[in-house]
Amino acid sequence: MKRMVNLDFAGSLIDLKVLAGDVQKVREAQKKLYAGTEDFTGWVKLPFTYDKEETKRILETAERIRTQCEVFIVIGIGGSYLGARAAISALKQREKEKSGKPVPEIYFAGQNLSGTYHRELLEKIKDREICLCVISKSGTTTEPSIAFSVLKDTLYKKYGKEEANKRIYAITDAAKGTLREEADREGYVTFTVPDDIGGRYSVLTPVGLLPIAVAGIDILDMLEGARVGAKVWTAGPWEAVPENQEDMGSESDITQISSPGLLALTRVSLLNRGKFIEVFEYYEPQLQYFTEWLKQLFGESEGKDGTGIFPASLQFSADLHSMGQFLQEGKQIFFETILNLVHPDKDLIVPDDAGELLAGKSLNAVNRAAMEGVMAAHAAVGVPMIRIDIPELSPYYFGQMVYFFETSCALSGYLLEVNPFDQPGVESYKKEMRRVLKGDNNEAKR
Ligand SMILES: O=P(O)(O)OC[C@H]1O[C@](O)(CO)[C@@H](O)[C@@H]1O
Repeated sequence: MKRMVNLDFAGSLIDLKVLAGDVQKVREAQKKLYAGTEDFTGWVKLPFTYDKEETKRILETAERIRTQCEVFIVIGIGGSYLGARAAISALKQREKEKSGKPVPEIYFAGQNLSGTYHRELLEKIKDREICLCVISKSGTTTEPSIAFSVLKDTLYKKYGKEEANKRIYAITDAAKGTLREEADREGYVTFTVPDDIGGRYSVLTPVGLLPIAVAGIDILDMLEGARVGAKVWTAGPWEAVPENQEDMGSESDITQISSPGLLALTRVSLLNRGKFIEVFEYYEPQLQYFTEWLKQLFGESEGKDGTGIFPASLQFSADLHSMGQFLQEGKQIFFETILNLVHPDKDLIVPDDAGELLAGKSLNAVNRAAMEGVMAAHAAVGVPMIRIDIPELSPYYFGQMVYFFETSCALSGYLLEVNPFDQPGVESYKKEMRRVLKGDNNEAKR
């Protein structure tokens, strides 16, 4: 078996033996999650149960889109955007170089309300062959709805309505919402967001898989990485009672908790010790959007009922030259979760004129020295650190990481006694925005 994404708690300052008293709580959380019967836990079994026919249709559609356009615009926000963006920015270039296949340029829209952003996008794409992929589970979210109407209008003007409709792909609810109604009426090619999977847990459904496949990234390998993760960590595919529930040995035996469960337990105990902020740190810029995805996953899942860990992200070594100061000497209300890519894809040798200390070294070795140096400096002032080793940045490990963090996040939600699958707080700003917009309309009428 290939190596797994691995956790190193050596710098967490939490003695795992001390957590032994909480083993039972994690067991209960695991039991609840792995049963797969709670609302919105469809993603737990997905790596085993996904619809093979639908995946085939995703691959065929992606192939067709690649021949149809030079520019593929993915419209969505939050969970209908970040997973695809994370995978595409981490893997597109690598997979393109491996396969040698041409893939369209991929742009994202509807993830903000900026007139400048969207006007500049229209300018960039105006003379290109375009396809759109609009993704919205509800079909009513303001940001993607506006971007879709703007871009659809561009397509109508460029191709006429009939041809434009053949270039629009929609991923939405099976039955409800205005996007579903429109897609059925206009005959767009559609895929469905499963009912039992919420936005931030939906990367491995058509929501993420179609755009990721268009980018030429191997989605079958991605699903396989998730499947192996699910098998090892949650004892799927649930043919028998998961081993974590039945063969757990002593009730305080910490070694019987899966790695996602251990991470959940460690994070929650850090929170209980006043570490309110988790800083996700990475040394490979390709991981930037993966940490954006993590921020939504943890922020929306845990941040409710007056609790939760505030997720932040920093890119090193760039941010060492700004936020590095705070981490070293600022108020100690945070812990660090380091995403350590063990084997980066490429490297180069530092030329001779870089000076004795650096000349002839591989750049990756210098990057590793930066990580080790930062960890030593932060350990010296008592910052808790958790290191997550990712063997390589491939579709397989991307799938495994997605599954790993989704599982860990759901478990920590249960440990914090919140519902990790809802996000009622997000509605408040929408209500206020509608109120402001109504005021604007009245103003305009006057
Ligand atoms: O897919 P939809 O319905 O457009 O929702 C997009 C995003 O909006 C939210 O509902 C709230 O921001 C997120 O949870 C979700 O990922």
